[in-house]
Amino acid sequence: MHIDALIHTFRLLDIADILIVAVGIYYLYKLLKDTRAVSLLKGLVMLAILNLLSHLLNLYVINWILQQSMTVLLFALPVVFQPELRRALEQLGRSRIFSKAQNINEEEMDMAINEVMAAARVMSREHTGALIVFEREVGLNDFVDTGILMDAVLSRELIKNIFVPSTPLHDGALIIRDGRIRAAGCLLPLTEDRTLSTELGTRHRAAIGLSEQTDAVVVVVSEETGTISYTYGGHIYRHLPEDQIKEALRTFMERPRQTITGMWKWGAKK
Ligand SMILES: Nc1ncnc2c1ncn2[C@@H]1O[C@H](COP(=O)(O)OP(=O)(O)OP(=O)(O)O)[C@@H](O)[C@H]1O
Repeated sequence: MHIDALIHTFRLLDIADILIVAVGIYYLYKLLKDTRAVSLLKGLVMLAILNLLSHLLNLYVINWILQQSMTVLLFALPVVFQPELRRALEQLGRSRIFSKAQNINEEEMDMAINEVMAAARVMSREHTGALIVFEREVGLNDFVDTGILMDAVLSRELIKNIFVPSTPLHDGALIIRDGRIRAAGCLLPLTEDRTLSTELGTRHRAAIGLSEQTDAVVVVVSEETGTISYTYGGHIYRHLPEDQIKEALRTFMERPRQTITGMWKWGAKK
């Protein structure tokens, strides 16, 4: 009887409604996967189950305490999940509707990548530490503002010069926008990931931190080991051959649309 009524009142819009909610839950899961938010969510589910059990078994005091703690937790959630919420909003802002166009063609970007990698090669040999950020679709003005504005033509010589130890701009990151050096000496956010190897100091943690919060690609040269690594999407890619790093940079920078994961890829041309 109930099912009959349900079938008769079911509209096409209800399918869309269910699909949208399902897609929303799927992307929420993808967003929170591998973050500390998952453990918090598990804790919340446990609390909800205990709450239900205490209600069914008429355990009044326990039920009251659990309900009060659920209310407090609900208010605390935006504070605890601040980084994840920020990431979600930033991903939303990266949609095709809002994204900014790259003001540089593939050939110019290829030249920029070649210059960066040539400088990185020399700095790696000489054990000069460096942090080089390629801005993509998420604007990095917040970080540009923490450094010295340059707006200079990018060349391997200038990059090497910037990172010469004890010079005014060597501390911090260099940010590249549209194939030009936008700023140097910039402060990046450090990752809070506690699972990272203790070998990775603040330079590498800053590279990972920025890639967690934005879609930038960051090249890091280690002062200690001379290793060239890159970070993207909160992950660090280390001990790779140089041409593999170059290829990754080309993929990210010259074909940015194809590398944006998930939700916002649907409108891309095949
Ligand atoms: N938040 C930050 N933003 C930008 N640059 C930073 C930040 N924190 C540290 N750095 C840079 O990293 C340098 C310190 O690197 P540190 O030795 O701690 O890191 P590391 O990852 O072990 O790197 P290395 O392998 O080069 O020694 C600083 O002098 C500064 O240039």
